[in-house]
Amino acid sequence: MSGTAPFVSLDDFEKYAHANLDRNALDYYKSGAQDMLTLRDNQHAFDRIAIRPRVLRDVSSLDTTTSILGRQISSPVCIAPTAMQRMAHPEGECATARAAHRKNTCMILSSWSTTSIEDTAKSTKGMVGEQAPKWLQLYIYKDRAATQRLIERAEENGYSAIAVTVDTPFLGRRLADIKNKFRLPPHLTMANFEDQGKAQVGEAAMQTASTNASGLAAYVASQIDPTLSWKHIAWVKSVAKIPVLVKGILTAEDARMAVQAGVDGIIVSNHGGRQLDTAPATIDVLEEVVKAADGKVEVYLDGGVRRGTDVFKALALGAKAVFLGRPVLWALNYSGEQGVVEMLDMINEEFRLAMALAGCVKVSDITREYVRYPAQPRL
Ligand SMILES: Cc1cc2nc3c(=O)[nH]c(=O)nc-3n(C[C@H](O)[C@H](O)[C@H](O)COP(=O)(O)O)c2cc1C
Ligand SMILES: CCCCC(=O)C(=O)O
Repeated sequence: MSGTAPFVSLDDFEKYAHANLDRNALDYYKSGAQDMLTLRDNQHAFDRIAIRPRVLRDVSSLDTTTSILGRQISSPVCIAPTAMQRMAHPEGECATARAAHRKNTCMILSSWSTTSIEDTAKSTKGMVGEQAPKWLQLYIYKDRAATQRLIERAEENGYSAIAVTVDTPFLGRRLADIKNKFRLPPHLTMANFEDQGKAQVGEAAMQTASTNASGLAAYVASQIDPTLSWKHIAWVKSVAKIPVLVKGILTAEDARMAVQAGVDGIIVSNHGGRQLDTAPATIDVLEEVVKAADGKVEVYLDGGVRRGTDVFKALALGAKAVFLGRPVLWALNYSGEQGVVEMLDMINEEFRLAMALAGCVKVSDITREYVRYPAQPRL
């Protein structure tokens, strides 16, 4: 750690980035939709759950390894897709990918990344050890051929799953981005779409935003297909040779439909509180989704995970793994690849300690009896 006092929690990475990023990027990264109630509740909901520790269990030897979609990873803490990482650090998505590789954990690349699918894949070639799993997050674009091409490019470049984001037929209303008229800085591009020309998808498209919208909201409205429905999931399944997950499920009803649609996994997510404000905190709906999935597919969670005890609680309520969004951006901004490694080390160390103090020596020991969960979740 550099600086005066050492970083002691993920909050310290956030504080660093808050002091260091410019307003356009900081507001985009940190904001939730509207009054940001869901954003806040994602974290607070973890605080309402107590861990029921068991003692006298010989916790001298701990094992945090687990698997997702059959691939072994070193811990159940993975990296969620966040767009435009080069605003946080010049090496952006490449730094994140290398950090994920070093920690042998899964990284999901946003399809709206500032580094292409190919360059992100290349950035971990030649690194020691087996390739850590990379998944591609997919939006379904109006341009179906371009969407299909993204899937093919992911497959050609060794990505092992596609996570289709299903909670964004339109962009949530993020007030600060509207005020700032958010736009991608001119030296960056939406790297997966460069062949389509900047005018359509890059900074120029954002500049055309009306005064009532952030550049991003206008951009999303121009690119994303709002007719999105379950038949599009069937279409993705029909063209993809690798597993397909849905990201953005919050109810038992939709979890059952996802299983019926034949998906390979479900990510319980409210998009980090950035889409529908007053949607429930993800940890509050995890259990109903897990029950509805009925062991047929793996269920993961993102949203508000900031501490090792949060990871423990999500696993106790049935998540196979959790994904971090904003903490990765803060850590990137702090010091690129090394920052992300340090941030992951910190939460993994906290998770190990939570396991030890709760009396669990391996991930599969963490079961429902280890948490006391309040009957009535509230916003
Ligand atoms: C700045 C930012 C950009 C994001 N970009 C994407 C994206 O491109 N695709 C996507 O599916 N989700 C995106 N998300 C949502 C994350 O994948 C994830 O659901 C969320 O950040 C998890 O919450 P957390 O930030 O509290 O960890 C983004 C989130 C943030 C904060
Ligand atoms: C055009 C990027 C949208 C990315 C996104 O998902 C978000 O900002 O939450």
